[in-house]
Amino acid sequence: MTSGTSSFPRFIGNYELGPRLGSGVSGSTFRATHIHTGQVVALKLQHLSLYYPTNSYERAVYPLIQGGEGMPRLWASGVLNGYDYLAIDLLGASIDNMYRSMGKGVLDIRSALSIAVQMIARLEHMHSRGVLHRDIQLGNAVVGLAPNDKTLYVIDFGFSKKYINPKTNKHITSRTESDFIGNYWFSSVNVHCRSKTCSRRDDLEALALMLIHLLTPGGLPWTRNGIPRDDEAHERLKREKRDTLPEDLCRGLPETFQNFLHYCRGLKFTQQPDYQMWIEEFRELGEELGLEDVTPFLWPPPPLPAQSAELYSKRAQAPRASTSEIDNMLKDLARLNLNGGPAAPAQPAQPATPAQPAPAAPTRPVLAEKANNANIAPAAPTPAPAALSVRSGRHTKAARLLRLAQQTEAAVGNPQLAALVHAFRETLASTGRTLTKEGFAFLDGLHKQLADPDIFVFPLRTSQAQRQRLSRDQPRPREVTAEERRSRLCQLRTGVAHAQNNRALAKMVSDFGRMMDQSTAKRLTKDGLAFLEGVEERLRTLHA
Ligand SMILES: Nc1ncnc2c1ncn2[C@@H]1O[C@H](COP(=O)(O)OP(=O)(O)OP(=O)(O)O)[C@@H](O)[C@H]1O
Repeated sequence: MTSGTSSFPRFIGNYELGPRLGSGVSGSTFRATHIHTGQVVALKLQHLSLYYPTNSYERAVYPLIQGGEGMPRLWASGVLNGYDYLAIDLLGASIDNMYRSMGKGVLDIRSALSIAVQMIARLEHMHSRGVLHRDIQLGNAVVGLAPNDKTLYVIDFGFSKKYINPKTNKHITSRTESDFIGNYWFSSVNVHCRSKTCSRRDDLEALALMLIHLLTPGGLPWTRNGIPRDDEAHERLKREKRDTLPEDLCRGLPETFQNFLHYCRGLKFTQQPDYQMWIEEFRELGEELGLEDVTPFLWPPPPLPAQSAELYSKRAQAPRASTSEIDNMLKDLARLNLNGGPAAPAQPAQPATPAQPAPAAPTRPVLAEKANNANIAPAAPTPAPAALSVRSGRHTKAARLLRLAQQTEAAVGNPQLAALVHAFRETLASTGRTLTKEGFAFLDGLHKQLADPDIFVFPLRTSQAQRQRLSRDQPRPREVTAEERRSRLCQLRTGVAHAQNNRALAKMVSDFGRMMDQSTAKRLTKDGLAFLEGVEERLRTLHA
């Protein structure tokens, strides 16, 4: 007996097959009902003759991840009538379906933030159980059915793998892989273009790329020609993925996305990502945009409040300013008459990141056909709408901060410094809380004034050139985790009210600046802003 619509049987054990929910390379998934209990499930079927029998892998993965939020429950599995079957929770539409149904070729920021927050949490759970997903993509993130319709679930563990060796209890080792396992669009540069072994960092990078794709009109550049049909097209795709700078990918988006991608790419093979820090970063970005808790996934997306849309375009970062643009800007500022004070030291413009090294020898993508779900119809590339207004917004922020830095160097007395700290907080609150290099220049000026205006103090921010030098000469300084940042900021914000003198305040400003320098997340949290408010208040009462 068959299910009517296909050559699949009508029954698998006690399950009666209903309509087909979807198909992939390795089989088909049906809505099915248990004939005794009436329970409705999703039944994933694979014929035993299949070339890629992923159900047998999934069967081994499900028990490891059970119990976490957004992890589908496995109700039954086995082999019957020549089919390998998995009976799992019936779930709703995938992000892919929803994104396509909008027909806009770009997702709203609230939905993207919600996906970020929930999917990072899903990966944290899987990784905490020693399992990598290895196929993060739009079709593998789905919403639950009511009452769980605000929760995102991860599906399709056919490529999943343990990264902790159960015998040695140690992290797997990195090597050059001969087969590519993953998907064309979102697999990380290291896995896809350099044939490196996948680890936790690569699941996160795939998520970062997926988010950037969703928010970019026309999608990621290498997705616009569709699935590569031959080796040459595949090599071209890999080259484009490898060579496109995060700055270019994230143009027109709030800086958090670029920072996240940089962070993922900066992780070491065995390093545990700071999941909570990034959940917090994306939640806070939502707050900054005036959105209420972005965690629940709401579909269809509620209309973005007008003020959020305006803030979004302000938060979106400008195209990278060229060296000459920055030089000119600094010269303009130097010409300004700022209480007759000296000009702030000009920060050299950041050189463009050098091109990545040549790719590893091309390998045949044995399982890359699984990327079918990632075959998003190419949309006409349209320029990011925010780009122009953003350019001036970003320069306004940079110019305002640099001006404040100059005024701080020229300030006389604590009341003036208090007013400048106030203006600094206000500027960050209205133009974006990310501490840019101009923000660090302000902290340098403040630190110097509080310590001793006549002595030289080292800049709080490590420049790109210093970073490169340091990484050649000595091991990278350890990242400050979200937890450490929270507890140190807590100490600073409570301690600031008791600072005995300007030198004590200088020490706190320096601690604060150095900690921000060592955090990948450069956006000031509420605690960070509260600390600055504390500095301002203390300066009003403290006589230098
Ligand atoms: N639990 C579920 N509830 C509802 N629909 C589901 C469920 N699991 C899978 N589907 C649907 O079936 C499709 C295929 O499922 P899945 O991705 O698990 O199979 P696959 O053969 O591994 O696919 P692919 O080759 O595309 O990775 C999904 O895109 C989705 O539309």
